[in-house]
Amino acid sequence: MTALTLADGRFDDSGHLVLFENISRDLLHKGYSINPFALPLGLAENLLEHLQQMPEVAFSAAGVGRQQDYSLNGFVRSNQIAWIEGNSDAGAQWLQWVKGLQTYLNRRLFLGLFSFESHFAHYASGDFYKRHVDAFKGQANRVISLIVYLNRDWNPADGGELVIYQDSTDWEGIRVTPAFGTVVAFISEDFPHEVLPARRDRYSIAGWYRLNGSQPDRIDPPN
Ligand SMILES: O=C(O)CCC(=O)C(=O)O
Ligand SMILES: [Fe+2]
Repeated sequence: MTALTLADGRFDDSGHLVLFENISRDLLHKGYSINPFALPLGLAENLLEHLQQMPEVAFSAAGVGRQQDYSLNGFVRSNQIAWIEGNSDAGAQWLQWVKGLQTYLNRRLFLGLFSFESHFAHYASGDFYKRHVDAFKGQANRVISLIVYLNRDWNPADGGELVIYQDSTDWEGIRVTPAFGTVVAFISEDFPHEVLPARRDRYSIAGWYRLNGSQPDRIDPPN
């Protein structure tokens, strides 16, 4: 068998996906994982092609907060999103890949990840998402955040970096270029992060693995 490179996402000699193992190990040791050019190329290309064909009306202004306190707050974030339901070929292929990673993380890290939700995101020039956390301690059923980028030829001058902060006292952070095929994962409640203003159209998918938060009187996730 030929050895796997991170870029093409095939199996290595031990039968494990190197990327999935890399993400697992990083999550375990650091809590976050940054993998340039790591998304299988065919998948990344299909997602970008699909995105380019989506009509503008498929996107709506992104909200902030959960359920009751959901609000449209242009001061915190200004991008547009479209939830991925898996009814397109590219969307279905994405959800299948995501499921593979979910299974791997559950086996390797005993995380008990139960479901996944994700959306395409479009940041037009000038759009941003200020420093935030994706889940709040205690009430967190978003466990792992997963982001992939679909921007070819991204230049430093294009801005739009993701900045991941180690904790609430870190104001320096680690900058991630939103370049085509880069895969980022982090523990949702542990890492404040932000998207710096983009200076050209910036496309990504943001998603979250969740625990099963269902109770007898409340099915989770809510629709
Ligand atoms: O697109 C990114 O780099 C991050 C997006 C994000 O933080 C979010 O959607 O919660
Ligand atoms: Fe976020």
